[in-house]
Amino acid sequence: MSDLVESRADSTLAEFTADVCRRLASGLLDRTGDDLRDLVAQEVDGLRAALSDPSFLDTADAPSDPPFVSPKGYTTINTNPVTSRRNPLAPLVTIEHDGDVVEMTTTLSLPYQGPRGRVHGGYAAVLLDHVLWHAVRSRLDSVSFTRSLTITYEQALPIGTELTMTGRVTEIDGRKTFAAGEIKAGDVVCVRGEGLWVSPRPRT
Ligand SMILES: CCCCCCCC/C=C\CCCCCCCC(=O)SCCNC(=O)CCNC(=O)[C@H](O)C(C)(C)COP(=O)(O)OP(=O)(O)OC[C@H]1O[C@@H](n2cnc3c(N)ncnc32)[C@H](O)[C@@H]1OP(=O)(O)O
Repeated sequence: MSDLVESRADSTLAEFTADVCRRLASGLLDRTGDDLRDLVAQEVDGLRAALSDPSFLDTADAPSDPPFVSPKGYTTINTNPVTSRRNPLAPLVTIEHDGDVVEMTTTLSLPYQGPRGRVHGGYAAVLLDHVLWHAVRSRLDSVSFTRSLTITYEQALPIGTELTMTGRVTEIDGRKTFAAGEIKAGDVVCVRGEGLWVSPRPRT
């Protein structure tokens, strides 16, 4: 990462706005009538205050995803739908590398619900794809793309409970990298995933 392309205050405002969108997205699904109106009014007031008085956000955390100019000279915004704090579709996640193992945590709210109380299976696959991609990326110099991903749903994956995703590389064979991992709720393995990541053929 090199030069930033907007002020810290503007990046903070953008991430605050994304947080507002996340709270509204949840509120729209678990509130009705006056409760929903109260939430909307509160969030709109917060946005107005943040826009009119920049000191309103002085105590906010440092922005985690400020746009930057890449080494190749492009203005870059992290658009990632799992990790970007600036993308309201992304839940808030932590990612840590511990040797060859990548661990990611998050708690999913109602916008990610499939069956009542359970995470939508497709979103569980998104989380595993992402954590496994990080495990693969940490072992390679080159970019790689998910070629296949097999998901096994063993137990219900709960909404509103902290989830831990882990991923590790199991084999590297030329352009092919195999990885496997799981999602746990507490000590219970709820979802397993394994897949293949392939680096594009070098240009000849
Ligand atoms: C400074 C750097 C900082 C980095 C960090 C920045 C932070 C940014 C954060 C985040 C960024 C992104 C986060 C992403 C996260 C999730 C990843 C995704 O969502 S990826 C998108 C979805 N996937 C695609 O769009 C791929 C679509 N597919 C393709 O483009 C091609 O298929 C491609 C390039 C992957 C491979 O194509 P081919 O034509 O080169 O090769 P083929 O025919 O597929 O086969 C390759 C080998 O694999 C075997 N193979 C294929 N399928 C297999 C299978 N199911 N099992 C076993 N082998 C298989 C084949 O037999 C072949 O093997 P033999 O080379 O002959 O030995």
